Amino acid sequence: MSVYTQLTNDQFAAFCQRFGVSFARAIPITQGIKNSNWFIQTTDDVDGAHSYVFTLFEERPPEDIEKMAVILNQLDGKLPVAAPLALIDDEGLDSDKNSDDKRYVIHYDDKAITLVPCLAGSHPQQTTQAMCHEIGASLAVLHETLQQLQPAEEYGVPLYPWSDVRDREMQFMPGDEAKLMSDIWQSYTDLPLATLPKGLCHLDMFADNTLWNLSLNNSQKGEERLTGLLDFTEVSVEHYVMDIAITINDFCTTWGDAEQGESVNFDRNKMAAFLQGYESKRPLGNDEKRALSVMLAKAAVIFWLLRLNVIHYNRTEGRTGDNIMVKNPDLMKRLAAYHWAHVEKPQNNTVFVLLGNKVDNQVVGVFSNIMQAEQAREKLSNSSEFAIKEYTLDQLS
Ligand SMILES: Nc1ncnc2c1ncn2[C@@H]1O[C@H](COP(=O)(O)OP(=O)(O)OP(=O)(O)O)[C@@H](O)[C@H]1O
Ligand SMILES: N[C@@H](CCO)C(=O)O
Repeated sequence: MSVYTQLTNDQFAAFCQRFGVSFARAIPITQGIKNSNWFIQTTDDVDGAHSYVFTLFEERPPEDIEKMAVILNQLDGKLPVAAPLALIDDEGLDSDKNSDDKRYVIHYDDKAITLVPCLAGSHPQQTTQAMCHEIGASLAVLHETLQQLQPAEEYGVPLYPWSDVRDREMQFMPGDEAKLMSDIWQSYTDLPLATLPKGLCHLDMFADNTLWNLSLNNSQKGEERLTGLLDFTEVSVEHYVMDIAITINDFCTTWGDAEQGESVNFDRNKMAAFLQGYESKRPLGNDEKRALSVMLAKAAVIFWLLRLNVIHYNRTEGRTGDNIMVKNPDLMKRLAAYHWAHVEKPQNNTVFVLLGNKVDNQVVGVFSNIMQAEQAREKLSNSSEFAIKEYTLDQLS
């Protein structure tokens, strides 16, 4: 379980009071690795029920959590999210602020505290194709809905400097692992990143950040329904296809534990179901579809680094003990290797030539990979009149 900061019952009662909630009991939450979380029973709750979740954000500064509260309120009603309660007192409310400007965050020792409704449902141990379809559609709704918040950069938190973590961690890796990481990174950098659509993204939509009505009855009938999307602390402006890759990586993979040899089984049928769900709400562009295989590998690399980074910080900050949960970086490394094996690699001795069919096969351009050639063709107004042919260098000489 991850509870890094201890609070007394008196403190819980005083904080809850500021949200208009009458505190009875706090129960530490066992999942989660970033923040301290408790279920809150109120004096009105009966039979062990708990109405709220109390979170003390250990890493993100309070300004970031204020932005997250706006994002959650924007999504409320469109997706099953837990929007933070507004403070009922006006302590700290700037006198020049409009009275409609609600505040959702308590500042405690430079950390943020929120109180949100407790959503029903449970975390899936395994996913089905139907669930992948539903989470795909929900992610597309999230991308579309958050386009209303502009300029997007003002609502997202800064992206974590993963290249710094890469440089630190690569020094300690075996050569083959470091090569895998740098090859994937290079291939990502070679993508036409400037043209891929961007916007506010969740960036951590793992199955353990979602809740579902998974009663035996529902599961048997294939009627699992999404009841909660959680953990919006990473929302940032990113390429939508990166968010898609992050979500696919967890929802479409069966992760084996130590007894199962830490196997990593990626299911391409689940991925097809996910993409079908996503495209039912937001069709993907051709450039996004082409970028997906590299993005899947890059997304796995980011979570490989994220998990190494958690271990690094736990060590440097002396966080030890049974109440600290760490996820296995090696599983993400294996997934990165799997995806990398499926990425079409540019052949060093091959070029892709864009030819105008109607004008004596006139050469319009020569490209080192097919993605670049297809992109160039799409930019031509009469693109259907042009063909791409693959040649080895000796054929051209
Ligand atoms: N509104 C809610 N309703 C029900 N359960 C919740 C709610 N919010 C959080 N939880 C529970 O608390 C757990 C931890 O919450 P959360 O994922 O936000 O924490 P975290 O420390 O940021 O996690 P992680 O680092 O793993 O992403 C969730 O997995 C879920 O079980
Ligand atoms: N979803 C992350 C946890 C931190 O947000 C992981 O599986 O490593």
